[in-house]
Amino acid sequence: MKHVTHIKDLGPEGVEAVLAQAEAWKQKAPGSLFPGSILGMVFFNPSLRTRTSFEAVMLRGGGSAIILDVGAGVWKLEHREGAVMNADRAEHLKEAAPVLSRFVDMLGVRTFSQGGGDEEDEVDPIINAFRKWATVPVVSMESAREHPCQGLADVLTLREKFGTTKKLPVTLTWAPHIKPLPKAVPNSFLLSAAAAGCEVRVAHPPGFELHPAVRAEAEAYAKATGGSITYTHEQDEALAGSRAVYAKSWGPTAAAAFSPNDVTALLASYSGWMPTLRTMSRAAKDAAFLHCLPVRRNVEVADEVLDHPSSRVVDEAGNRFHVQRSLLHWMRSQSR
Ligand SMILES: NCCC[C@H](NC(=O)CCC(=O)O)C(=O)O
Ligand SMILES: NC(=O)OP(=O)(O)O
Repeated sequence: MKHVTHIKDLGPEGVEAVLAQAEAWKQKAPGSLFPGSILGMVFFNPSLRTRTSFEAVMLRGGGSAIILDVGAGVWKLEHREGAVMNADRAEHLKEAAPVLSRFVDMLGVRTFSQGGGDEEDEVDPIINAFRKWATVPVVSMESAREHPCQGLADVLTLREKFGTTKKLPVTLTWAPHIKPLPKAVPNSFLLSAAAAGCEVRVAHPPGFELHPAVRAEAEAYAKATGGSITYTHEQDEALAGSRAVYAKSWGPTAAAAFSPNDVTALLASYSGWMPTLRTMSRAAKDAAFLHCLPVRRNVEVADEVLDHPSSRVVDEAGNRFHVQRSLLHWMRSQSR
């Protein structure tokens, strides 16, 4: 049984296989890939793209999807072993995951960071509880540590524009927000771009470092694929010569050390990091702009960037369908 909840479940070879199949099927659609199969989708957090793209993959492949919103028509779920369940969580994943596995062929799970800090996100407790107790393959729809399907769609988008991602200079830049957001998306872009051999430059203000374990993993992929990774606190330095600018907001490294008011003030103090056309002018002439969406216009990214022809954000979201169709098929082939 093959779970894919983190890029390490694929490795650079798996990333390559899934992307190659996604590209091929984008050119020539396959026949019915999932006839009679059911994907169960468990959402602890909201979604527009992930929800519709996974369901579309199943419906267009001749299968179907059952969507559960935890806490909205479905019992709130406990994942901690040994928990005394005397609060609002009525059901434990020890039962819920194997029970759901009786009804569906695969399980997708979306569960953001619980806000317990980067160390807890590293452990990724909820998605790993599904891995432990489900008896069907589990696919991540974004968890605390990673959003692998987003990373795959990001790389496919780069590949389509530039032909290859080998040694492609790309900048992952931190962007401002009104609240501290999870690090799953920046982690996944870093890991996927490194696994695809990109020259990744990461720019963020001091205090927004990504977890050392994520950085070490990305470094290992870059080493294996001929890519490279550099980190800077100067956005302009990263942008010079970049062929793509990937903007994403994320919270401070030691989020737990700040009061909510302090975090808001800290985020506001870096409003100059919002990408504008001036930001894009520092990158290569043909640079593409990427963002996972949803994006808060004129807080995280200026209208003039999102509305500019260089913006690939809608194509990037559209590629979620293509990488997920390929990924679910790959997982099934690995499980047999
Ligand atoms: N799945 C894509 C991004 C999801 C999430 N964004 C958000 O929660 C945005 C919420 C807001 O803007 O209020 C994140 O950053 O990981
Ligand atoms: N990018 C992404 O995962 O979007 P949703 O949160 O809308 O699914």
